[in-house]
Amino acid sequence: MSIRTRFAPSPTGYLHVGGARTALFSWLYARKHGGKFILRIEDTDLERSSQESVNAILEGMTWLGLEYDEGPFYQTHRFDRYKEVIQQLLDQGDAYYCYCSREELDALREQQMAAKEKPRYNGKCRNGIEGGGERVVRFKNPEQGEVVIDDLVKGRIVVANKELDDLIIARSDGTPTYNLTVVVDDMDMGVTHVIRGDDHVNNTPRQINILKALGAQLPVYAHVPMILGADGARLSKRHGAVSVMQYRNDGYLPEALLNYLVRLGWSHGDQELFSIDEMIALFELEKVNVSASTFNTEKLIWLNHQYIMTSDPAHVAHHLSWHLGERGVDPVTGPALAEVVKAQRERCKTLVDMAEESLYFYRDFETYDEKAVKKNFKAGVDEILQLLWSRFDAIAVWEAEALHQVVLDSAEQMQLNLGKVAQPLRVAVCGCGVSPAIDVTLSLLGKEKTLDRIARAISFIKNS
Ligand SMILES: Nc1ncnc2c1ncn2[C@@H]1O[C@H](COP(=O)(O)OP(=O)(O)OP(=O)(O)O)[C@@H](O)[C@H]1O
Repeated sequence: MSIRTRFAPSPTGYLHVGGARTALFSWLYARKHGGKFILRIEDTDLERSSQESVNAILEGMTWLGLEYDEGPFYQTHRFDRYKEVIQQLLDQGDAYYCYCSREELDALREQQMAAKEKPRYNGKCRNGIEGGGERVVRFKNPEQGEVVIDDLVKGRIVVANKELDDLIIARSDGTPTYNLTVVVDDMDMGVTHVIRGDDHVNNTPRQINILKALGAQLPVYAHVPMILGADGARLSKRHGAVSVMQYRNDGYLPEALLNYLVRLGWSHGDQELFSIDEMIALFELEKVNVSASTFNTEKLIWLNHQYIMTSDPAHVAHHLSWHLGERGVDPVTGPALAEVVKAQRERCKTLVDMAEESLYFYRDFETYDEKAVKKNFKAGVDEILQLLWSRFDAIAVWEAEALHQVVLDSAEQMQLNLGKVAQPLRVAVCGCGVSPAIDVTLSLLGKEKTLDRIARAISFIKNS
């Protein structure tokens, strides 16, 4: 059997980390088994759905690299098919028209609540009452027996049919309801494994009964736990969730976020770092936690730093270039980005830090950092800088080793310790007191920018 999984978000906002992790599990399962991963947009809530949200979800999935093999399929394009299935259920006696009015149903509910009973439809129209006025279609849920779900994450779940009432599958205007559309889609799309958040677990017995009535092959279910916000409530678009794209904006690599997400609900021994290929090879739904987890930014930052340090610098550079672009910098105007990544990766935990702290390689800074000036641009420092300028000017091959030697020789000549020379030089060329090793910084900056900036610092000191 070829495995087919799906991710089925409602386009009522962006993709957040809760949805993204559920999508990741579904994607990993399909990839691991050489199956297909389907994207289905559940856009039947016309008031809350928007094309903008669809685009935001697609953008999030693309950035994370969760590429889908089929879709996106839109439920709003499938209304004829849902109507057809509703009619089929009516024709075969597995559904019926219900004429009960809202007032009648409200009264029933109140009665049941007063009697401390679980509110449920009493099946009044189940046996074919002819009525007038508005009518909905209800599914005729079996009254006997039970539904058994062997959930790959939660284990066996058994629900007695008498606990389930006859749910509405078509509203009075004929539009299908959520459980009906999901069932028809999972059936038509040949979904073999429904991997979704456990906020849907209560829908599952009802969906199974409809699938059985339609004679469909039942999928395997895996209800994965929720990701909670700091307040302990489930992250949702309507409640505190941050868009996946915000993590890009905040300087995370997509694979670091994926690694964080996969570990948030799943483990493989005590391994923390997983390449995408390892995730695919090792992922097992049976090892997914049952309990919910809370997002922890500190661990994500740690992981991000690991990825920044160990990934191919060219790959990190590709993502860094987006951040520089956001800051109005075109990386072709300076040193090769991959070399900047190599120089900065030990120090920078996010690409935002790396971009901010690499701007001076690409454009002249407007002001010096005040504290750095106070500490390093004292009277007489212009002479040190002047000496450095002359020595650098004389260098024919601009490379780190020779530059390092110049700084050493100058310190010796001025009878100063190295820091007293290197640090003013750093402030002169970077505008601040922090950068990679000074020889690496200068070699990346190039001769022209180095000399210009030293000259500029000399006049700044003289004029202060
Ligand atoms: N906090 C969460 N943790 C894990 N999975 C989640 C979370 N929120 C949603 N999901 C799962 O993501 C998938 C898509 O969900 P959906 O688009 O309905 O997101 P949502 O944030 O719950 O939306 P809404 O704000 O409309 O409730 C579903 O399988 C759902 O169970």
